Amino acid sequence: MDQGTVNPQMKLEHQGITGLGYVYYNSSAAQLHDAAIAAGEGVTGKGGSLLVTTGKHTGRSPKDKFVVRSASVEDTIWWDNNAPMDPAHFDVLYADMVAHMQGGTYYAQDLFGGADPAHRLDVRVVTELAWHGLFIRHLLRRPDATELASFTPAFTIINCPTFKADPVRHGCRTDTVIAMNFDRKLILIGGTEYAGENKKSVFTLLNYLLPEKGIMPMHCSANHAPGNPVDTAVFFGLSGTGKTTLSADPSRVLIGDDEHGWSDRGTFNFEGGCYAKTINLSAEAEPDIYATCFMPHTVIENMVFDPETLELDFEDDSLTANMRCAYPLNYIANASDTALGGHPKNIIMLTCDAFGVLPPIARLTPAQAMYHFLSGFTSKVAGTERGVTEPEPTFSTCFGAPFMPRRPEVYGNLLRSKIASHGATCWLVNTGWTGGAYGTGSRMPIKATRALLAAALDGTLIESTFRKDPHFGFEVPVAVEGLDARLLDPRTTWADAAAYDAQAAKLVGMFSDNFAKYVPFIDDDVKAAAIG
Ligand SMILES: Nc1ncnc2c1ncn2[C@@H]1O[C@H](COP(=O)(O)OP(=O)(O)OP(=O)(O)O)[C@@H](O)[C@H]1O
Ligand SMILES: O=C([O-])CC(=O)C(=O)O
Ligand SMILES: [Mn+2]
Repeated sequence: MDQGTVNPQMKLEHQGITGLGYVYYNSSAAQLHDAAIAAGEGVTGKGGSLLVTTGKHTGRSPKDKFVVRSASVEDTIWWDNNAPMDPAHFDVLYADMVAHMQGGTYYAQDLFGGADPAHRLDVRVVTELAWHGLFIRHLLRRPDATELASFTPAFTIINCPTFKADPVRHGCRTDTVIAMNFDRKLILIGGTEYAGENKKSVFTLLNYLLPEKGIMPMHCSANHAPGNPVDTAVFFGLSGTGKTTLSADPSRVLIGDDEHGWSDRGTFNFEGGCYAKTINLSAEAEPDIYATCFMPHTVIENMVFDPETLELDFEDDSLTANMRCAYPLNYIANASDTALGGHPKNIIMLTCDAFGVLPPIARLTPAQAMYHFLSGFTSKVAGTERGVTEPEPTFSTCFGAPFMPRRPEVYGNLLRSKIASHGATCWLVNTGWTGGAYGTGSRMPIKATRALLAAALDGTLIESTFRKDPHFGFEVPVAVEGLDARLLDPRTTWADAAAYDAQAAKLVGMFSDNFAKYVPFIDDDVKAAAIG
C-alpha cells in the first residue's frame, strides 16, 4: 500500500506530530478495508462489507466531551451545556497522546465538512484504526487529487482508542475523552472505538463556526423533489426519530441523512455519506438502506452475524440496540450528486413519542416551530427489563444539545429569521407510538408516516381541513386520502380515552417544565405558543 497523495508541505511532521511509525495518507476505501482486515480489526462480510465491533462503547460519550476554555471562546461557548477543560490540561493530554502514538501506524484522511465549496471546512482525521479511516472517508466529503495536493487542514482530529485519558493529569472525567480546542484547531479523541464520535466532532465544529457566517447548522436530514431542488424538505430530529429512514425516499432525491447547513444559497449537506441504524431493518420497509449492508466497504458496526455463513442478524441487539451501517451517499440510488438543495419549502420536526400522545402530523406556525425547536422533544422506550414500561422523555434543545457549542437562542434566532425570509411551512411528525403508550400500543407504521409526508410535501395536505389540538394548540389534519382517519386523532386509537387525556396532560406538563428555562430569552409570540 503506497503512502498516498498528500500536500507535501502538510504532512503530520509539519504540524509538529513526529515520531509516528508510518502514516498512510488518503488511502482509498479498498486500501483501508484491506488494512483493517490485515490488522485484525474486522471481517469481510457478504457483498464485501466490513464487519466490526467497538467493545465497551457502542454509542457516543457526551459526558466525556470537553471544550478548552480560553479567552477567545469564553463569551461564545454555552458553558452550561459544554464541559470546560483548562488549556494546560489539554496541552498535557496532547503531549501524552502523541507520546502514546510513537512508532505506531496511522491513517490520515483529508476531507471536507460541507458540500458547498464556499462554506466547507478542511479537516484532517488521523486514526489509529484503519476502519475509522474508512468510516470517516465514507461519511465526509472526498476531495479530488488536485484538491488533495494543496490541502491544508483548518482543523485536525486525532482519534486514538488505545490511549486512555487520566482524569487527574488531563482534567477529564474518565479514561474516555473528546477534547475540542478552538485555539489550537485540534480535537483529540481517546478511549472509545465508537465511530460516531468522528462525525459528530466535525458537526460540533461546524455548529460553532457557521453561525458567525449567518449559516444555520442543523441536525437534520434533507431531500428534494426529483429534478427540482427548489422543492427541498429538511427533517429535524433527535437520534432514532427517523431522519435517515424517512429521507431515503424512492420518490425524492436524497441530499443527506444527518447534518446540513442553511445559507443564503440554500441547503448543503455537511457530509458525503450516511450512518443508518440497522436494528430490525427490513428489506420491505427500507429497501435502499437494507441493500447498502451488502455493498463493498460498507462499515457494519456492532451487528451480530453467523461466523460461518456471515449472515447478519438484524434482530439481535445483544451487542447494542444502536447497531449501524455507514456508507457513501451514492450507495442510495436516488442520492444527489452535489448534496446541495434549495431553501427548505417544508421543515419537518420529527419526534418519537413513546407516550402515544402526539398526532402523527401537525402543522406548526413559525412561533410553534420555534417552540418545538427549542424544546427538542423525543422519548426513549424504557429499558428492556421486564415490567418497566414507562417511556423516558428527552428534551434536547435544537434537536441536538450535545453538538451545540453556542447558546440555543443563537440557533433559534437564525432558524426563525430564515423561516421568515423564505416562508417555509413547518410540521411536527410523530414516528412514535399509536394506540397507546409503549407497552400497550405499537410504533407508527413507516408506510403511514411516509403517506403523511408525501401529502405534506406535494402540497395537498396544507389544503385539507384541520382541527386545533386541545392539548398542544397546533393544527391537525382531519383526513388524509388512503389513511385510516382514526390514526390522525390518537385519542381515538386508545382503548381508554380518559387514559389518553391523563397521559396527554402529563406530557403537556413535561413540555412546560422543560420550557421554563427558555422563557426569559424568547419573543412574545413564542411565549404565546408555549404549551401548558
Ligand atoms: N414510522 C416510522 N418512521 C421512521 N422510522 C421508523 C418508524 N417506525 C419505525 N422506525 C424505525 O426507527 C428508526 C429510525 O432511525 P433513523 O436511523 O432514521 O434515526 P435518525 O433520526 O437518523 O437517528 P440518528 O441521528 O441517530 O442517526 C429506524 O430503525 C426505523 O426502522
Ligand atoms: O452521532 C451518532 O452517534 C449517531 C447520530 O447520528 C446521533 O446520535 O444523532
Ligand atoms: Mn441518522
